Amino acid sequence: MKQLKLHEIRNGEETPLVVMKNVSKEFRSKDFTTQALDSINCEIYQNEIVAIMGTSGSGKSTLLNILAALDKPTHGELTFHGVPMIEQFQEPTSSEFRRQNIGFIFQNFSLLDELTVSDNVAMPLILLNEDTKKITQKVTDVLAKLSIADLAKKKPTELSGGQKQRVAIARAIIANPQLLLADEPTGALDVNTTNDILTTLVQLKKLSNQTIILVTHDPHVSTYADRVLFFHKGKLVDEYINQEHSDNLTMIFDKFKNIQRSYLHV
Ligand SMILES: Nc1ncnc2c1ncn2[C@@H]1O[C@H](COP(=O)(O)OP(=O)(O)OP(=O)(O)O)[C@@H](O)[C@H]1O
Repeated sequence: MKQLKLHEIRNGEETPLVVMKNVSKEFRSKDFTTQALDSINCEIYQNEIVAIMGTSGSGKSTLLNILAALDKPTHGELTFHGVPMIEQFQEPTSSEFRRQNIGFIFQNFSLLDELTVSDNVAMPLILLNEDTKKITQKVTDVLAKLSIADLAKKKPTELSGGQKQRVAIARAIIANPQLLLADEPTGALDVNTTNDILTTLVQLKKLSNQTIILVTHDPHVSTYADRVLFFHKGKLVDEYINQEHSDNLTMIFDKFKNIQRSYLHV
């Protein structure tokens, strides 16, 4: 399969938010080495939604972990906003980097059941030691933005899956992160709720210039992205740019099927 060249989606007019150059990650144990990522070259631009698709074990989670500085690449270089990521892979800078720059959304929502919706959403700002009055105002604003103001006093156990994911999105964006990382954000939701959550993410991009990287197994989910990156055995093997007036779903489905086919036969 062909290895991609760097794709300059915006003709180099803009500094990418993230640049990865020959990023590799090996997990070594006593007996063997797993090449989780193999020489990834990629740029993520501000204000784009990028979907990451790939076969099981292709390195998607490893990639998210490296982007969030939860894991350090074995080789290669990353820059974030043009600044090389070096100390960001070491504590305490690593935690600080995440608090300042990264928002997370998970398939299982990862809300704290004993806290109210408001308190869950406030958590990133509490960790940033923000002033209590400011936190209250920001929580009010973000709940209104996501149309869940009426849920403020409820506990996560009282919410539907879609409502929980809206709360999780509110928590993820309250500190204005540069980058939102979403790991199968609609994996636990039905089709209508999936569309509703994806529309919300697209709105965040349009209204707040939010950059979003989401991992998904679902070609339908990928149609909401601007670009789809396909991973296989740790390599970035293909790319698709969603176009208006195109059958994006069929294109993405076919590309993913080709990769899965080669997975089964190699
Ligand atoms: N901490 C670790 N130690 C050893 N090997 C690991 C570790 N984390 C991941 N791997 C291996 O690295 C490879 C990539 O894993 P990764 O979890 O990134 O894949 P994935 O594409 O997210 O898979 P899935 O879709 O099944 O979640 C796999 O072979 C996996 O077994």
